[in-house]
Amino acid sequence: MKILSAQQVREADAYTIQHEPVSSVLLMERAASECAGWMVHTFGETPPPYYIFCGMGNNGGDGLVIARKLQEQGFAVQAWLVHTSGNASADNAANQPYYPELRHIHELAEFPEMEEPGIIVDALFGTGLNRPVEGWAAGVIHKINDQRHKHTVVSVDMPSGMMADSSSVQFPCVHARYTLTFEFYKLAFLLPENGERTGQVEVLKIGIHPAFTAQVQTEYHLTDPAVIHTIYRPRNAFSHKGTYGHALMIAGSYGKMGAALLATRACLKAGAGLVTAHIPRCGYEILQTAVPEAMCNTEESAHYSSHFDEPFRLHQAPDYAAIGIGPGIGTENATAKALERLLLAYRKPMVLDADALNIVGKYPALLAEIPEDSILTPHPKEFERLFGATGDHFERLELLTRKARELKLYVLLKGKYSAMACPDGAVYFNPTGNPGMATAGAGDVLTGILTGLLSQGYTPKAALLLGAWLHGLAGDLAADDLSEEALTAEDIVHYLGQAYLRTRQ
Ligand SMILES: NC(=O)C1=CN([C@@H]2O[C@H](COP(=O)(O)OP(=O)(O)OC[C@H]3O[C@@H](n4cnc5c(N)ncnc54)[C@H](O)[C@@H]3O)[C@@H](O)[C@H]2O)[C@@H](O)CC1
Ligand SMILES: [K+]
Repeated sequence: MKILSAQQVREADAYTIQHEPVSSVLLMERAASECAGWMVHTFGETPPPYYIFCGMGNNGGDGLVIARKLQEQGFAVQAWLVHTSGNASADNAANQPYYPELRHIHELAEFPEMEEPGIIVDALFGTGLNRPVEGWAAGVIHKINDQRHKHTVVSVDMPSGMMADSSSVQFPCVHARYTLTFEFYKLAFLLPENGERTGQVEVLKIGIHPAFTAQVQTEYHLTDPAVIHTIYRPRNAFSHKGTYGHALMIAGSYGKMGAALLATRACLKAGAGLVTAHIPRCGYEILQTAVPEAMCNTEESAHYSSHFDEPFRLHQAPDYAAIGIGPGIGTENATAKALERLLLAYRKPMVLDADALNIVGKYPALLAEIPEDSILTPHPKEFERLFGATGDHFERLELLTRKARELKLYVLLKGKYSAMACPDGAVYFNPTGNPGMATAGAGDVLTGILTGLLSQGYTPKAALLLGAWLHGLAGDLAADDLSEEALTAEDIVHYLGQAYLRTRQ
């Protein structure tokens, strides 16, 4: 799914109005009908009262139509026009006469008491907001927020006060329980700084012209089943284990062998034909016992350090279809040197995570040595160590996009919607996953999955998008059965099979 800017959303509306054709007031009617329908479906036939706050623009116009639609169906509705600016937009003004009970708020003192717990519909500002809300209009937002534990707050299109394409984390903004947005996600909804403000986001279709959606160019995308379907490749009936590559997983150190187990298991479960785990000698029995399907390379040191010292092994490096490195390897100097030797020896895309990234953060010159099209999977702290701190999450996204482009790497920044920046400047957000996955080892599992997919011949971009999707989906399926709290990284590996079955459907 494409993610459009506020300007592109306006163009989408205008294109639909011109080419369907449909009047703008009718498009508003459609948008508001979808909202009212969603509310009736969600809150039922005997809901508490609706308290609807309308601004002066078209977002307020949506609110007016929602009020009329709900009242026509016999629900208890009170609606207010909040006079934050002089003139109402044309479609807002056109709808006012059709809701005669409309009340008016000209100053904060007129904000109503709402005794009975109900549903607050926030239709103050949408995509037309072009500066922070100030003065008494900001007071209205604060009043709504003060009451959000008593009432259910539903924002229309956007939580009022939020900017669609830039940071508004410092600005007054409605904290919604639900946000009913039209046709496309807004970029702002996908960044953690707004997570508390949007609540659950529902995308309602309002009939934007498909020709516009097909041709509009955007750098931001949300991965969805349709995208994943084009990536996933069923296995060939005549294949053998050599078809799916030999993956090398460099992971673990004394006290951190669990990371090696998780990554190696996930790599196998993701479908690699053969997997060799490269681990310190102290983990040999553990790994061979816990993951009998994997082969084992060991070295005497308690950390990864000597692997490519011997010319024989150095020559072997390019034979691996994919290499994943990082989980639990530590950041010893010897390990950093070994990583450097690996980067010089192996010139195909690989997966770097965890301590491999921390080492690169410590020795930034290594960044230039990472093979083109490799995949880096930092969590926010690792990202900061690699590329520096930023003021807000929009700046961080901009930095992520720039670095992926400059370094010709794929960079997955972990989070609720992990952001995956590609060397061509595109950014994909992954929607699967849940807070239960914020647990030790979940990242090691992702490294294993990505390496396993690369090993099978998926392109780095395909491996990244499909890997993030499967990882999150496996976590979701596990949480459905086990709860988010009890979810552990091993469960994610365990549910990978179910995630594949869902993806294949
Ligand atoms: N035909 C269309 O274009 C459609 C628009 N729709 C709705 O229209 C919304 C966009 O409407 P508008 O472009 O009229 O804008 P909004 O309704 O988002 O509000 C902007 C209004 O507030 C003013 N304003 C902006 N920043 C302000 C601030 N900080 N303090 C006080 N006033 C401020 C603007 O001058 C404008 O009058 C969408 O979010 C959506 O809800 C939907 O009805 C779908 C169809
Ligand atoms: K709103």
